[in-house]
Amino acid sequence: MKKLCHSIFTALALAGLMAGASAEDYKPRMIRFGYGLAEDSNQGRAVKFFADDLARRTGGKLKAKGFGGASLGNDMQMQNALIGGAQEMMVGSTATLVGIVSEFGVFDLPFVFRNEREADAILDGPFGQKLADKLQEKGLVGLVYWENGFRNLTNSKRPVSRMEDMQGIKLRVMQNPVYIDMFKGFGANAIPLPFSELFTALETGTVDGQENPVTTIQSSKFYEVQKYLSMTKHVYSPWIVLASKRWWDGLSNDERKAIQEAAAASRDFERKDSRAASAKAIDFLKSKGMQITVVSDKEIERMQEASRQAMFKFANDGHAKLIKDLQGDLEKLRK
Ligand SMILES: O=C(O)C(=O)C[C@H](O)[C@H](O)CO
Repeated sequence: MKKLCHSIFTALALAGLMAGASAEDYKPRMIRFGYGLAEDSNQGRAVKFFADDLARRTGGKLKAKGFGGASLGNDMQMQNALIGGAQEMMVGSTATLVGIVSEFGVFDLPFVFRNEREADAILDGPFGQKLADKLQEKGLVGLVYWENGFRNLTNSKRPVSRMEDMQGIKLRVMQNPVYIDMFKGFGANAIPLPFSELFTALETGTVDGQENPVTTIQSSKFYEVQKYLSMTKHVYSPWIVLASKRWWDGLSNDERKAIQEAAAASRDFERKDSRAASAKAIDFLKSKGMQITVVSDKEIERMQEASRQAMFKFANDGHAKLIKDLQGDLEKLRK
């Protein structure tokens, strides 16, 4: 008797739960979620986490499918697909958004963030939100920021411990004026290229080097075509999870709420996963034969000095107040 009551009670509870999930206004939807890195990367793992979390929240109604390796196009192509409503979601670099919202270039300025804690506070705070909100009028919805990480320099020519060692190195940079100015300021020959073309460009020698976080150097197998890694940590790079505004405006409030909650959960997962992977990556890259150079604090100071030109240019391009606001928020954090 007791057993029968228990199973009736459980069934009722389950029905209640299902009724709960189905009470919400979720329609069966397929979400194409594009990204540029490999499936086995911090980006790919977080997209899978998001998809599983969203399915759980919506009783399997909202199904997100990850498309990695730039299979839906490079970051800029995917941004345009979202704006046109031909794709629902993506994650990509804020650096490739400067053609749409130039203010995002502030996150590309060198040596701004001292650590991940500062980056999280600024990105998840009013400053990061203010920039994300500017995407709405451009047809994009900025949901959350994930961590790409602190960028370091690799090349196939020589160890780089001083700026002078960059002389004449054909260095691939993102399609972004701050990066072009910064590396020209360091003495390198900066060549902007989409990420999706980078491995081949390194393999064929079209470029000699590139700069990315150690997690990307590992997941994109750059160690197969690059011998030297210099720990410059010259920029903290965020990723941003985006949705198509055209698609977003057609969703119910419940669906938007579920996607925002899954996005927030995926952010926390991604940062934790990314930092764990980053801590292990250097030993992995060493084991793959890469020669690691730790750049001295004195040299980092010289690089900071040399990159002021890029900062001034960005300020003169109408962003002086934006830089001041960011520096103000950082000072508050450092008190
Ligand atoms: O292009 C780079 O170097 C990047 O850091 C870009 C990102 O990783 C990009 O999102 C990959 O598509």
